[in-house]
Amino acid sequence: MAWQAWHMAQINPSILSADFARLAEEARAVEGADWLHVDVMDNHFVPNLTLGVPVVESLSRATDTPLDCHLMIEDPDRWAPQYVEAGAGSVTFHVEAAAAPVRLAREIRAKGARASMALRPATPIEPFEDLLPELDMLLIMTVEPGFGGQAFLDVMLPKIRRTRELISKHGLELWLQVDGGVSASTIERCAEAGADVFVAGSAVYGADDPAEAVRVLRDKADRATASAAWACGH
Ligand SMILES: O=C(CO)[C@H](O)[C@H](O)COP(=O)(O)O
Repeated sequence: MAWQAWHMAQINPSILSADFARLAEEARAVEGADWLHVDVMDNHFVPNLTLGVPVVESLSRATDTPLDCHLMIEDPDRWAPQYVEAGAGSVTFHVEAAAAPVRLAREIRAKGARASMALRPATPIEPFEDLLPELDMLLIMTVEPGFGGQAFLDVMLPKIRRTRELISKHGLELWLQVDGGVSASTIERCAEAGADVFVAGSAVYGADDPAEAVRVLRDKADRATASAAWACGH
């Protein structure tokens, strides 16, 4: 498990749990986080509606934290490139919604952003093993996408483990992100299973001190990763 030696946990606060009337201020409240996670929902792919390209453009000017845009939308093949142009440093599309995931990942990369693909809880990783080299990150949803504040789905832990094994088997430097119900009481299990990028909405923005919540989560994930590596003898 060589990956564990050179990875440090990344914590990406999700602005879905922030106050949308004060987005710039809320973005700055978590400076020190690795990325700002921006949930784009279209009320079709998921039953909720959030924000779009103009808000991402404004956010990218309002914070130095790079933007990690998670597109929970239909037709990402059409829209994802526009989020790169709007300033996103990483763009995640759902494999269930993409018509041509390889072409789309290549287009995102060619435009200069990290390309990432997301799986809903019921979508297995195995059919997409051959796509992994086309990606910079894979996102495993640990709740049904659409809303913040849901309970973490423990049943996703084996999928996280299997995905980490596939990444190791192919020798890829692919980040493995988890999103949904990630908190101080669940992050260690995710890290032990092999996740290295953690989206946290309510656990960060629901805290009295969001920046401190980021530090606590990162510390817990790093310790869990280190002890999992130790247990494996690496
Ligand atoms: O993608 C999402 C929901 O679809 C959110 O990023 C996620 O739910 C974060 O919220 P919380 O950490 O409160 O679960």
